[in-house]
Amino acid sequence: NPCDAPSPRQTHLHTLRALVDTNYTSRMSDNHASYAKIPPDTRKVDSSHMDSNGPQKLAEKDPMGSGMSKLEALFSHPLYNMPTPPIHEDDWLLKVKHKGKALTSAMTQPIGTGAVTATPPPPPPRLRFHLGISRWQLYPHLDPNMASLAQQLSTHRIVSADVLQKSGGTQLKLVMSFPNYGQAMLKPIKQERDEETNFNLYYFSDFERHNAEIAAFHRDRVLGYRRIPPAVGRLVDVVTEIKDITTDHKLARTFFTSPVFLLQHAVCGRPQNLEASLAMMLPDPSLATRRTWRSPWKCSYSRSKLAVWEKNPDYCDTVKTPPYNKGTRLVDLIDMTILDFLMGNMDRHHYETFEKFGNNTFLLHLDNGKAFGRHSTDEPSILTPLEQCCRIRRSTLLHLRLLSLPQYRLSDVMRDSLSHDPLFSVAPLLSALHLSALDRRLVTVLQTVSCCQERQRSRHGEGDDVIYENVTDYKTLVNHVTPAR
Ligand SMILES: Nc1ncnc2c1ncn2[C@@H]1O[C@H](COP(=O)(O)OP(=O)(O)OP(=O)(O)O)[C@@H](O)[C@H]1O
Ligand SMILES: [Mn+2]
Repeated sequence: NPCDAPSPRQTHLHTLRALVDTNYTSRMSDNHASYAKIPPDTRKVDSSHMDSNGPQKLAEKDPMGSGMSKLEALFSHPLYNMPTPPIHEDDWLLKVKHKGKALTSAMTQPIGTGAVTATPPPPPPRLRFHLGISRWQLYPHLDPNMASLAQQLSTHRIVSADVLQKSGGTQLKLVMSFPNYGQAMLKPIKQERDEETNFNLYYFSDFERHNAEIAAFHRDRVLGYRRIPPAVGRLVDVVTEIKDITTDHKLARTFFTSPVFLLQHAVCGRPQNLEASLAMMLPDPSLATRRTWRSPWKCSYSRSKLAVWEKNPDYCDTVKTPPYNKGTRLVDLIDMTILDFLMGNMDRHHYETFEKFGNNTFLLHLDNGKAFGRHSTDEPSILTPLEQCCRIRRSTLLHLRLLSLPQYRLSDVMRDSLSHDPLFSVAPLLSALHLSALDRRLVTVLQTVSCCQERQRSRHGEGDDVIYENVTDYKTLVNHVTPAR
């Protein structure tokens, strides 16, 4: 280009980066009010909570009395709004090239017209999501883009449906494409909300549940992790939105008109509308390679053999070799363990990271379909990494304690959060029994941490080795997060 003007795309991308900058979130206009419809005056950190006005101050505050839902109150708590350091260029997953001068209106003016071109159209939510992925999280807290993204996933026209090509995958998954090139992974309904996974079924033969994928996304966000791609529910027309548009002949051939109302194991549209989860696809691996890691506490996936960690109580010591002996990898894994225990997910055989960030990055929690299978029992083995390593991030512990307080009760904020999903109008995504199981399991996690601290205290009179300190001014925060009783 003789004028060396930046291509419109480059400048556009530069503007996009500004849009996904975390600071931008708090400046977003209200018409982009996010999922939780946070009132503008509560979005910013309420610094009055930060000074130590006595331990009970926040606990006494009645979020309902202030007109906020429990979820809104939770998300405006200082713990969720701690200042974060600026994100360096290398800490973004996707690089935005910007060279040369900014685009001026004269450059963008169409030749031959006197009209001044309007500012470029807002970037599609999918692109904003991808550009907002950083070394530390998939999206920022209170990201206004989440609402637009959910809206697109649940309403945009589906232009193609293809079977996810992956060797070894156990159950039907479709990659749905939208007109703006966005893609989502579809998992169909397999089990009614109230049904419990059969006790005679081995965990590895369990179904994947569409509502588990959706609830896991909400669960992860409520915990303040933001490591699960956004997933929403949608009623999909199996004929017009899958059968008629797929170019996959094998998939098309699997359609049949059922002679009975419901066939066991078939994926059924009843009669035509299929409940499904649509999870936003991460950037294509050609743009952002991912690394897959085997979980050191992987289940044996055998009916007769025990895994090594089940036989050796000191197993954690053997795990503390690279990458688990440095940085945050071990506490990241324990964060994942806690998430999985709360939702009863035994199927965490692997996790992934973005290769670009090396070992110093968050863990992606993909594939949550086998969570929320049982509400009447808990699966203690899922907590083994926490029990054996006795290590937890300070921030995670503070979040868990907050969620155990009546005014932010985990089950209540989850119910609130899930009521924003489009499938809520069909039926609540999690039954009351699954919601109350979350509260019960949260108590177990907090007890496990207390036991660890007591054990360590009895050994060397301290007990602080349990906490991985990542909150510098936690002493002011902790006043407002009274321990669960
Ligand atoms: N949102 C996403 N974006 C991009 N890729 C994804 C996403 N979710 C899952 N994947 C990829 O697709 C693969 C298959 O998905 P998933 O693990 O849900 O299938 P699965 O059949 O349950 O696999 P398995 O039987 O091995 O547990 C994952 O390993 C992951 O690499
Ligand atoms: Mn799976």
